[in-house]
Amino acid sequence: MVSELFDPEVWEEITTFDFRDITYHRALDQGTVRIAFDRPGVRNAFRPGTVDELYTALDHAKRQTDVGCVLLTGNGPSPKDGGWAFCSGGDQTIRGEDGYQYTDDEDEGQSTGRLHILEVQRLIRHIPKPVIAVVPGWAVGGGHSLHVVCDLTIASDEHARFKQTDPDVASFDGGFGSAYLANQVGQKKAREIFFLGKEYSAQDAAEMGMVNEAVAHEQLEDTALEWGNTINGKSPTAIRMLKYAFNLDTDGMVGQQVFAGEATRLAYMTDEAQEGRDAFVEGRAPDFSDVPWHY
Ligand SMILES: CC(C)(COP(=O)(O)OP(=O)(O)OC[C@H]1O[C@@H](n2cnc3c(N)ncnc32)[C@H](O)[C@@H]1OP(=O)(O)O)[C@@H](O)C(=O)NCCC(=O)NCCSC(=O)CCC(=O)c1ccccc1C(=O)O
Repeated sequence: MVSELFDPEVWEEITTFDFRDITYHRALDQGTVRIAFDRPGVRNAFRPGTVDELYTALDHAKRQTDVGCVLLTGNGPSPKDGGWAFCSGGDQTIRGEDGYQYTDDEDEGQSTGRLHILEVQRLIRHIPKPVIAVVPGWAVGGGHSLHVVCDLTIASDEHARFKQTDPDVASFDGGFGSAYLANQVGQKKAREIFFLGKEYSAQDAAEMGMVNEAVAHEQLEDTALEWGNTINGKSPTAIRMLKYAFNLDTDGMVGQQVFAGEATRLAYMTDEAQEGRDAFVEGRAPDFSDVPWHY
């Protein structure tokens, strides 16, 4: 069993990879993929190998031109105690002095500590399609930050719990996890979340504006798939440009670069751009005389 909420009738496994800490599936009848943390016994805490796998799956999803939506979730429940989790952040048992350490069984030949969940955050931010956090249980620490950085969050009414423990374990996400969170819930609430480390339900989180909807636990993945289907029915170009437009003001010059890059792609598709290219290749002056000065 992948997860108690997982319906094997609607997904097929993507077998290109040999993942250990995550599962990766594609919906049978729509362009949505499901990436899930698969360490339910430790509330889906991530270790460096988990982060590598997550990055690989997200990058693969990015490159699928017939995929319009990514669901990011956590498998469960825990075989130990039945608890549910989206993700409880970095695995504290393998945290070293300079970051999270690859363990022997990961056999990566890596000696230095990693903090590359931040690379995953940036990929979620830049992937040209919506990423939906599907939260069946705890979203804590770096796991909380991951839901914050996703485009949308849907959460289990019964089991989802949101909490920032970063300062308890002497960690601090000073990027999207805190600053972007403040955009979502306001400065006072964001500071409360980090400074007091209180626990919030899905309803609390929805009222605060960091969760889009709290739904019945049993309906969580069905609802997420419906959202995916809705997104897949929209214009891919419009959704991509909108995501980058929403990112622009918080991402500064990088946001401008990403948005402008997509604008360049659209411009490349015009006769005008092709005339510019052809003129260079043919060694003649470009003729833009038929191109209107749009207003
Ligand atoms: C998540 C809890 C609130 C759940 O509580 P509860 O339901 O009572 O379950 P427990 O009995 O506590 O846990 C069950 C089981 O899981 C193990 N476990 C849980 N979380 C972790 C974890 N993060 N690492 C390792 N193991 C974990 C727990 O030990 C139990 O094991 P047993 O063997 O069964 O006893 C609660 O568990 C909890 O508070 N967990 C810790 C949350 C936490 O502090 N996470 C780390 C925050 S820091 C972080 O995520 C770093 C992220 C990062 O990489 C980063 C990088 C660069 C800049 C910034 C950051 C950043 O901070 O984000």
